[in-house]
Amino acid sequence: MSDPLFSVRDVVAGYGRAAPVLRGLSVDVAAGSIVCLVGPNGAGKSTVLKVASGLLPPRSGSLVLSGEDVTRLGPQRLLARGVAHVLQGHSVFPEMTVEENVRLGAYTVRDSSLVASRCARVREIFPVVGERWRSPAGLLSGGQQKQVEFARALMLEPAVILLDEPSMGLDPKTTAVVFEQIGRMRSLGLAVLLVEQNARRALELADVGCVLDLGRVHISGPARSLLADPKLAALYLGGTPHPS
Ligand SMILES: Nc1ncnc2c1ncn2[C@@H]1O[C@H](COP(=O)(O)OP(=O)(O)OP(=O)(O)O)[C@@H](O)[C@H]1O
Repeated sequence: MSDPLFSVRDVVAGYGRAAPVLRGLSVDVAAGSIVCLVGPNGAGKSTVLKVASGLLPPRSGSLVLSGEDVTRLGPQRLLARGVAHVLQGHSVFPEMTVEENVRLGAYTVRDSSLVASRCARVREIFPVVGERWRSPAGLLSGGQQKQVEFARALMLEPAVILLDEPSMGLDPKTTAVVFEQIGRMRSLGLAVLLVEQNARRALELADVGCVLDLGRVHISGPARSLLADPKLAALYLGGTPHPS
């Protein structure tokens, strides 16, 4: 992989006084690439994203962004420095319009012409967001709402985007559209760290796959190699590899 833009290094993290969920976990993400975390339920995939966005301070280990230690910045400053987190489930405000939801992503930006140009940009990246701009967000389908969340996350022009189960609750056709948009974010140069239950499809999209086990990255490598590994397929991907 080319030099990582963002790294989670040797992180030990957990909740309250309980035993740590992550026990020395490391993962690197390069600009313009997608790294996918897979693993059984409860393995700690969402916890990695919470640490990466600053929501959960690690007990030890570090976060490095563009060569700089950003471990103790906390979620607001990490966001301002370019690390955006799209949480699991739906987070649009249903009574507000799509435009209002998207603009919330830039509430810290005071320059209204800059906000306007970013709105124009995300409407172009996510055409459905542009088409439904004045509709109450609650009227949109699940896949369309997910794209509103992506658009909102891009309003601060992040360098890194953390995506937690973006296909949750979506049918296969809608999932394909959402995955296409994740590919679009990669082509815009973002470093994408993706957690997906739909591990096989996510690995088909990703450049690198990491299998989590016992709070560490158990296996990592080119996503295609993981997909082709029959043992991994049986353990984590629900069956034997598809013939190519
Ligand atoms: N807020 C919390 N407080 C206490 N324990 C938590 C909290 N969030 C997660 N955990 C625990 O941390 C462990 C890892 O959870 P996490 O959500 O990171 O796993 P995951 O791999 O994303 O799983 P899933 O695929 O089920 O979402 C689990 O045992 C879970 O119960």
